[in-house]
Amino acid sequence: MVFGNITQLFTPNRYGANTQPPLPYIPTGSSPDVGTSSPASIAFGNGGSKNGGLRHSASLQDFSSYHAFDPEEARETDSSAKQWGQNEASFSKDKGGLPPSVPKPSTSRRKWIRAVMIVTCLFLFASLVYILGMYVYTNWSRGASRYYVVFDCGSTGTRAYVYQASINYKKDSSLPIVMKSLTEGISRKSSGRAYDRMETEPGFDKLVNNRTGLKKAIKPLIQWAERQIPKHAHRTTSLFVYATAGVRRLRASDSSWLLGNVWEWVKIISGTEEAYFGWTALNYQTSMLGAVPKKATFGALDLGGSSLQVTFENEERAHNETNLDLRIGSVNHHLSAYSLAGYGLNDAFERSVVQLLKRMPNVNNSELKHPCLNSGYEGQYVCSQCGSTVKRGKKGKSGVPIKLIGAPNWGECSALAKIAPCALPDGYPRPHGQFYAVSGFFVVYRFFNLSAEASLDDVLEKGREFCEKAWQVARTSVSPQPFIEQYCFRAPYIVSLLREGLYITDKQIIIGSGTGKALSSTLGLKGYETLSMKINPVALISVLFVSLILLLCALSRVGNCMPRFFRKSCLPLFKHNSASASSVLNIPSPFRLRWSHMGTGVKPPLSPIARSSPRRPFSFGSSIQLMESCSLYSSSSSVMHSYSSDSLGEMQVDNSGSFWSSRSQMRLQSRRSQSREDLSSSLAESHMLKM
Ligand SMILES: Nc1nc2c(ncn2[C@@H]2O[C@H](COP(=O)(O)OP(=O)(O)OP(=O)(O)O)[C@@H](O)[C@H]2O)c(=O)[nH]1
Ligand SMILES: [Ca+2]
Repeated sequence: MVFGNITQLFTPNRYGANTQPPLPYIPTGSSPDVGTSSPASIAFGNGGSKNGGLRHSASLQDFSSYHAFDPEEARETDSSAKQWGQNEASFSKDKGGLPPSVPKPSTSRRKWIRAVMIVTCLFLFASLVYILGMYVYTNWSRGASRYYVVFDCGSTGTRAYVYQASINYKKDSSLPIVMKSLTEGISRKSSGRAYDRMETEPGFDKLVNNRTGLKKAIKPLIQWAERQIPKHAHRTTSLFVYATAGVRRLRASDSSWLLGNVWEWVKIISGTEEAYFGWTALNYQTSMLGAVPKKATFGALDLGGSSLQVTFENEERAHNETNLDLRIGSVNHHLSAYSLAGYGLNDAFERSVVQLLKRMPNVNNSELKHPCLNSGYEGQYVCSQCGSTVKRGKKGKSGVPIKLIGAPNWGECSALAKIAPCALPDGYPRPHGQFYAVSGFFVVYRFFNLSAEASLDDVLEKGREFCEKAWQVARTSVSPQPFIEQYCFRAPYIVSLLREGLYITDKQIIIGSGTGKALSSTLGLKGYETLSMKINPVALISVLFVSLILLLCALSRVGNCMPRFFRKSCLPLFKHNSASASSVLNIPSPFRLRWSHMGTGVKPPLSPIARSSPRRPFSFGSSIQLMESCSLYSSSSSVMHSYSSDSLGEMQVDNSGSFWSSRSQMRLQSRRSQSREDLSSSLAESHMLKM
């Protein structure tokens, strides 16, 4: 219907191409002054009377029966009208010419407006079709999905990740699977937390022989994961529990207790597996994997609490212990992948404590001054690597309790940070190429509020400033978060680790959270996450449809050239409203749509491998939420315009024909196509007349 009307715009008028647009509406009981002629000879469509008289009751509903002025009919009625008397006027003889007082809208302007309207309609129609298609595709593909749950049991905590795997239909990718991270219900943690993820603390390695603690660590994660997955898919969902460095470094008896008490699925993955999972996850997130033609992948530097994973593409095959060849999609990758135990942030700090203890052999283990702790700091520290025989603390806690005292000295602290295991083991391939530095690197940059552009020297500068503060000041200078006291050490540590340990320069690294998004200015990061929100596609479609109708109404008031079909749909909106102009003009019609790409915002784990499938890693995707930012208002002046035309009709229709002096009515009628300002002044005039 809509498009029928639009094509009507292009079909020649039934009176021939050159006849003019329809005459303005002149209702019953009025004797408008058409020049000196009377309207008597104006013929109306089926609702009109053939005896030359105007219809006795015209209402806005009948507006639709109104049709273009027909000169042939006019001639007929004209001749019959002559029998009534001479004062009946008749239109000028020219066929179909508009009464002289009605200005002819410029045809080029009308053509432009029609073209704009058609393009707008086609665009909105195409958008509707696309959104509907996406909605159907998303729901359809959801039906063919498998779900996987991965527990990343790190040394500082256990995190749960839920993935929805579906077949990859994208033409430009050779990856067989698309993975989407499901993150519903993850409440944004305090600003001190670097990642919004489902996590319980402490890590498994602190829960050996502690069944209650282990249950507390796992149960909330299982319950959250169940809520992410549709009930029908629970029985086909696979759960993988991967423990990393924290558990790797445990004694065999302790790690087997954990394996026996958690799940038969629990698996302690090797450092190489942890490295390669992280690399795969990162390069999927950054769309480097499966691309055809092959894209250069990023190296991954994943700094944990206990270990550091280094993974990068390396055509040199020298060190076979760290070589890893894999095929993802249709692309082969030759990797060097290794994990350096004890290089993690927490373990490195612990090594600094061990180193200090070694320097002061006769100091009693109860107190130790540390040059990387702020002045005024005192705190209990459990050192698991300190004693030759590790003493059992309370509740199975292992380690030697030591009281650490802040004795800040930046030079000594920097030197100490260099000694913590920094150098690469012999024979290990030196990293080369571009790297994403994630996890611990990201957390340190974020702690010091550094942007991705910051250099390693900026990190040292921030670290020195932080170390010089008294503990009471330093502690409150950042939002509450774990390990605040260790960041004076962490700053020089990550710089030494990258420069002297891995021989990596500033230009080679991009600091990222690991979700594939580089660290941008924190504001941008926050703004980005808050913008992404879900919208119900049905709501979106109905909003789009309503905005289409209102847009056409607005255009119709502007162009006055809309097909009758649309005018009619606008008129009734105001037809019965005899209230004051203000209540009609305040019809609210703001529409807000937002456009944003929803990143997972959640640190992906070391990507899982499907146990049943060949050892091929899954990869991760993120979902695009369709929301566009525009605000669409029907302009009050256009409502003003349609209201006044309605009021014209209404005042005329409610038997106030006598009220209108014929001249003013025709003038107002004829001015319908003039500017709205004129019209509103005419409206004001007419009100005054009424008074
Ligand atoms: N301030 C702060 N530190 C964090 C946060 N998340 C992690 N960290 C620290 O960053 C370091 C690395 O954290 P993770 O990557 O989670 O370490 P992990 O996976 O538990 O350790 P591994 O078992 O070695 O992989 C740890 O020392 C944490 O203390 C956070 O949200 N805020
Ligand atoms: Ca980790």
